[in-house]
Amino acid sequence: MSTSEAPLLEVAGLTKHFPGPRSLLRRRVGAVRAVDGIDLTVEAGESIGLVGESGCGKSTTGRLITRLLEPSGGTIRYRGQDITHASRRELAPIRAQIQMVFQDPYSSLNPRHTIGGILRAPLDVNNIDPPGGRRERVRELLDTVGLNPEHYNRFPHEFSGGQRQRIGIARALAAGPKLIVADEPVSALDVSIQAQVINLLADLRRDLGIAFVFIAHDLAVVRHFCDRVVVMYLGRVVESAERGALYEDAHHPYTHALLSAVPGAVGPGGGRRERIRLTGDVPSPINPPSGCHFRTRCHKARDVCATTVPPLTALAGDPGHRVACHFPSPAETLASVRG
Ligand SMILES: Nc1ncnc2c1ncn2[C@@H]1O[C@H](COP(=O)(O)OP(=O)(O)OP(=O)(O)O)[C@@H](O)[C@H]1O
Repeated sequence: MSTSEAPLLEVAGLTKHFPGPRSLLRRRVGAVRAVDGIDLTVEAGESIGLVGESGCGKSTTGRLITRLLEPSGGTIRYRGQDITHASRRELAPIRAQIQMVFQDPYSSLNPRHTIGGILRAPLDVNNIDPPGGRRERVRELLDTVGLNPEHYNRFPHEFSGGQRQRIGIARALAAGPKLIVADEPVSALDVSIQAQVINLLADLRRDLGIAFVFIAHDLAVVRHFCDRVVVMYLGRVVESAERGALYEDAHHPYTHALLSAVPGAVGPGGGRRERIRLTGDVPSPINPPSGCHFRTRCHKARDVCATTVPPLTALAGDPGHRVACHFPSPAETLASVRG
């Protein structure tokens, strides 16, 4: 395949196993299977939502894609080029194109550097010489994210959380990215500020044609921002679909549970969605359940769920909608399955 026909990002069988905790004898016990073989494709300009409870491996996936972490297995291709284990030098031109916005706008900005210095760094590192000069470009970036360009010489502590996140977004934009991985970009912000930052990201996406991998546990935010949604559970993808299909016609019991937890959630028929309470936490990725990882919390679980991993399979009527469940069903059949 020529690189021009290839998707912007193509991830196949991606895994990340961290060393397990140390035992009393200081030996490493097992491995933390944070990401356990996921496939993901992002087309240019597309926005993918990556959702799931805390500990499902969303952030680790984001850090693998941006190559802040070294994958344990699988492949990552950027515009057809295999960057899975690319060296620092090989990655340098690509790093400018794949950027990350972090959750915490307090810890992600160096408090000793001015805003101007923070935003100039990506230009310096990538040897980018904009026509009007780097200083002018930084002023432009501040303007683009809705901040006063006169704030060039100020320090991060002089800004509010929302403003700092705007600075984090400006830093991600500085080198002209094609893909931004935004890891819970608004969850640390005051609720009143969240919509403003989401709207800024949506404007940037529309105006600059940047693709997004948007990591969130808030499905309402994802619905507003994303074209496609990928649901993760314990290191694996359990369902992925176009936004409309996922919100109106989810088939995986875990997705049903996540959707039913959204305040004011409306079911496919327009009525109130039946609340499905998930008991307990996500199991430890050191010793995940056999077969389907979700089975220990699933009201539909049968013997086969413990013995066989359900493959991620396309629905007959919608090849873009894939579900990993032995007993998938749309929401309206839930009541009969549960009864
Ligand atoms: N450096 C690390 N060493 C060991 N385990 C790790 C490391 N980083 C993450 N983990 C573990 O990997 C699992 C997945 O973590 P990850 O942060 O990717 O999940 P998440 O879905 O993004 O959750 P959250 O929303 O809480 O960030 C968790 O069990 C976490 O404790």
